[in-house]
Amino acid sequence: MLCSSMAMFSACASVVAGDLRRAGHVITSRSRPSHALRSAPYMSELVDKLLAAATAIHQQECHNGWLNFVPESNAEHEPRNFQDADFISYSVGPDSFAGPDARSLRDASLIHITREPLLSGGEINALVSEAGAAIEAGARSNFTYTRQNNLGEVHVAHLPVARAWLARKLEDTILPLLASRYGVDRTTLRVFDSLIIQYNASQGGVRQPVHRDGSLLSVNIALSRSLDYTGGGTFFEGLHADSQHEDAAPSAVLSLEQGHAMCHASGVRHAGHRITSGERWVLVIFLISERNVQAARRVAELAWEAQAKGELEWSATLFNACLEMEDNDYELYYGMASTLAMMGHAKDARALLLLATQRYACSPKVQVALGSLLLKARRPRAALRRFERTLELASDADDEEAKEASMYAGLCGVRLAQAQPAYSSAFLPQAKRRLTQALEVADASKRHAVEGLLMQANALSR
Ligand SMILES: O=C(O)CCC(=O)C(=O)O
Ligand SMILES: [Fe+2]
Repeated sequence: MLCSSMAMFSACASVVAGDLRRAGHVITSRSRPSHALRSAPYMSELVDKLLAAATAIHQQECHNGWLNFVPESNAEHEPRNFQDADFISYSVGPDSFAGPDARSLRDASLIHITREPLLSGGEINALVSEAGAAIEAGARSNFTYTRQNNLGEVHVAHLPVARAWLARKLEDTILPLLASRYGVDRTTLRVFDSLIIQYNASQGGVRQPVHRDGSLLSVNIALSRSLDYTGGGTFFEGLHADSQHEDAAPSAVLSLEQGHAMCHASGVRHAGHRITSGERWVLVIFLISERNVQAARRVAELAWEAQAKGELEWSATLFNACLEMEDNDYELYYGMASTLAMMGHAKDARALLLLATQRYACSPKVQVALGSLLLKARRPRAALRRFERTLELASDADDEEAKEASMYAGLCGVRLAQAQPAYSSAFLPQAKRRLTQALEVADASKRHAVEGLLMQANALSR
């Protein structure tokens, strides 16, 4: 989910930091490779200003959440009292895997699934029929994943019946559940957004890319019966990595029965996993807390936006500010590395990506970025290892990282065979497999390059 208040934040932060931005960037770092690591006299001033901007946006979001879902206590239903025994819980690894706000949550890396349904059949039917009618009538959320992935998706705030229902359900069920799992004060939680999503195999709306949600805590409730679709469930990066751990999950995908709920820190990377037939409906609720501004997350979003606009020095400065706020989140290192790579500082970028992998070894996007830089540095053997690791970690062959990794793994194999013809039999069969795989998922713009590589691989094996 992308933060819909990005544009507003961007404008606000640019205004407060405009003078600093013109003063020219300085990259500092605590852990830190060497690129231009000058001291930054204005860095703490910048951090203060960014904090103030983040706080203003956060307050606005909390206020909107309050207005959209006015808490309504229900005289007939006391808030539920949840116990550990009400859940099956899984860990994605150390708490730092749960993103830059992990420290504000108890057991941030745990994903909890209720043992019993939280919603009745009547509640589910009402939600699906109201959302279905709105989708039929052309309503859509404004999130990028929806458009790119052909999903049906509507904001609960736009559905009058569902909205009133959720305001009640939050009070007696959802907020007590989250408070019991993550040690947060339920009176401080506000809905940042809530969506009803329809995956539909016949319309090609089958999955999401792996992502973090732009909130603090996320809740996911299954509205479909598991027999209504095949595949599906929610993929969690890192979930299956530590299979010796007592909380280890049976696979990287968790599936819910109808009406059951799952919650996780929004910073744990996850995705709606590919369905192969049928329809899968889910209700998702994204919550923020009055007590946590989530400044590092918000400033990182701004840094990515600056990078996309080509404002690389400003992007590096902003990532730097994020690292001043929170230095344990791998994604901040990854972000800084990608901006530095675009600025031509490949060596520093590689060093930062290595730091990212030390903090979080299960990210395909870090592995593929490292592979690409190694390939550019003419180290195809080391690059190949990173591309192969990317493919092990990716959630789906259609993930951008997997597409890139299969093509570049093939390219590395071809380069290695060209450099050492005597050993070509060691590299070429695998290279051809990877290139064939790449061809299956390649976008039109890449097909020609992949076909060319495959021809080279075939010529070399003769
Ligand atoms: O469909 C799912 O299981 C995940 C949904 C989700 O992650 C989202 O909408 O942000
Ligand atoms: Fe999500």
